[in-house]
Amino acid sequence: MEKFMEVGATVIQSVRLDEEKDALIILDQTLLPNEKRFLEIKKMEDLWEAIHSLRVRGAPAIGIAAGYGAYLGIKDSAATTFADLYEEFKKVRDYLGSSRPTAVNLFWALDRMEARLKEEADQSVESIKDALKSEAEKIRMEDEQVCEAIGNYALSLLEPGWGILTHCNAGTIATAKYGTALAPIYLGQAEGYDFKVYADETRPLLQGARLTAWELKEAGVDVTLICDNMASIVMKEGRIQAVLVGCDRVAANGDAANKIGTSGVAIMAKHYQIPFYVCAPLSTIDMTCSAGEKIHIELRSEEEITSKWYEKPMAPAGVKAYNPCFDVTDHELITAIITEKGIAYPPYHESLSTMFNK
Ligand SMILES: CSC[C@@H](O)[C@@H](O)C(=O)COP(=O)(O)O
Repeated sequence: MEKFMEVGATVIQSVRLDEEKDALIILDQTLLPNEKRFLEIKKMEDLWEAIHSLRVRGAPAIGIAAGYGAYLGIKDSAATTFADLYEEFKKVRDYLGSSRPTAVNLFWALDRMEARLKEEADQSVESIKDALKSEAEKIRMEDEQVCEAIGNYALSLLEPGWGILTHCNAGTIATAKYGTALAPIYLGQAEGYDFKVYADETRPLLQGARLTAWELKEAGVDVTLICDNMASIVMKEGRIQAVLVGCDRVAANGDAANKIGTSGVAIMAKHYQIPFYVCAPLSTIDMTCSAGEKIHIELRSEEEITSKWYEKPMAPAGVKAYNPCFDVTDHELITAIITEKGIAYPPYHESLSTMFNK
């Protein structure tokens, strides 16, 4: 943790519970890099909207928000029995679970909250509520340790001075701290690794330009922004020695869903013989999903392609647009999947299963 502070990184909690205000405090990531504004969220409708609109985003941060949301959703319940409280919890669970479909952390966190609620079935309603609050806090605190462990494993694969390409934002604001794909960058910086990071802008919502470039620059990391279609040239020019990305759901065979454009980067990395690493907490690995084609890919509004972020529309009025938010990188393109329990190599079904038993 100190290492992270030493490098001057933006130690910013993108999601936290404010007990005095009885609210979830969320950094509105849609306003970055121009404005650092925190939202106070008390109503489930507002949390649903914040997840859906990507005010809070990135698989682990969505999971953390959902954990707190499950608590806030029942905190003021007038239920006097476990059964009544559970009925209310199920409504909150289903509602929050409908906010985005791809990142499995959302469902993982809600399932974990539900399991805790059931464990406490013979306790009073008030102590069940307390237990849910502490479970949500545990999810957030564990994520910090998980990200640090991923960062250390990933760092063991990298050499000082390397050029690293990343896509979307899998950094500190997408998690409790450190990020997944950006964790080795921060940890390496403290050790003098002097990485040169290339951040794909990541159309259409520009998480690479708005968020990754912002948080790395704030931390004093050498970061260069490129358009998505420049990844090939920087690889060909020998500027990239490794690709590091996060993910939203990894299937049991190692296929990994991440922000749209990731699979194209993996195809290019294979062409240029550059290692392609996916950083994945176990909470993002879905062993119940056998292969990538089973992963639900979120479709978002056409307006995100045609006009969002621009003063004037960037496309003719009424043109059709297709806006899948994620794509699936075939496991054959992935050099290794880096988890908090170690580095998984192909065949992934076997190596990922081992991670769960450590
Ligand atoms: C550690 S975050 C990993 C992924 O969630 C991230 O790479 C990503 O694809 C996020 O998509 P987003 O649509 O911004 O939530």
